[in-house]
Amino acid sequence: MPGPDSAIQVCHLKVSLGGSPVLHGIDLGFQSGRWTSVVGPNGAGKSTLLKAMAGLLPHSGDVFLLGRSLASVPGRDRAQQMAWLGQNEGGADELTAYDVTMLGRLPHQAWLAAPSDADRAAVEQALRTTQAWDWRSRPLGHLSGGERQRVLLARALAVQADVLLMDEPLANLDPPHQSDWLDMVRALVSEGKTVVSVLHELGMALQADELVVVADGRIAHQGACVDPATHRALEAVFDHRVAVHALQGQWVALPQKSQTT
Ligand SMILES: Nc1ncnc2c1ncn2[C@@H]1O[C@H](COP(=O)(O)OP(=O)(O)OP(=O)(O)O)[C@@H](O)[C@H]1O
Repeated sequence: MPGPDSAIQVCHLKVSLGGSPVLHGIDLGFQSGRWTSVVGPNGAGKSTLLKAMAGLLPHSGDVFLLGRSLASVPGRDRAQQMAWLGQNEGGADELTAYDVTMLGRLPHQAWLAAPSDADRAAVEQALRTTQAWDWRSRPLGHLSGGERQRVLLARALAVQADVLLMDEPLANLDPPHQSDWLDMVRALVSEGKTVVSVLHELGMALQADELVVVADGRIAHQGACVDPATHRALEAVFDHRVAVHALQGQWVALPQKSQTT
């Protein structure tokens, strides 16, 4: 059962895809007001884990959101409490950036009701936060990969949820916008929000409070990003092809040459 500080608790979570087991009974907790990065090799099961936590995949076991079993939380409550940014999300290409972001307000709106002043304010704030306000009238399909990602990020922010799940949120973002994303996550966490992000950029992932290392559909490690044991687990899951070093007060993961070359 989840503790009082638990934003998400995952209990013996199993997922099969295409008839094959992908997640093999995962137990994991995410504390409120913390940022956790989920890392691991390609195909390890990171996206599957995040999707199952969002209630987007059939699974066995339990997921608790803010202390309540996900299965018992009405869809509208869930959509208000948990915002989702998926990987390579398609569709909605003909909608403007503004209207896409307004989709994030749907959980707050009555059926077929016009957007309220609060909805419009949330959308403007979200688009300004991701610096996408200037192209609010452009269709999503006309935007570059990075511009599109900033609109989808704005849609997730517009929900104003307590828990944000983001799968590869840095995809297509240039370094300044990656840095802005980092500032944004830190601001969200300082407001008490909980952020869980799947990241391939290990240097960025190590900026989080906690790291979850996934390998072969299991949790290889969960620990603080400053903990040397976490660094060793990260190096091990990538076959020691990366090494974690301290640089100017931050942790960085640098590529290592293969032993065989
Ligand atoms: N729809 C599906 N049907 C069958 N197998 C799937 C399906 N989706 C994913 N898989 C498999 O499940 C495993 C986990 O996939 P998942 O996308 O969760 O990995 P990941 O850790 O997020 O990988 P990546 O870093 O490459 O994004 C992979 O072996 C993948 O091939």
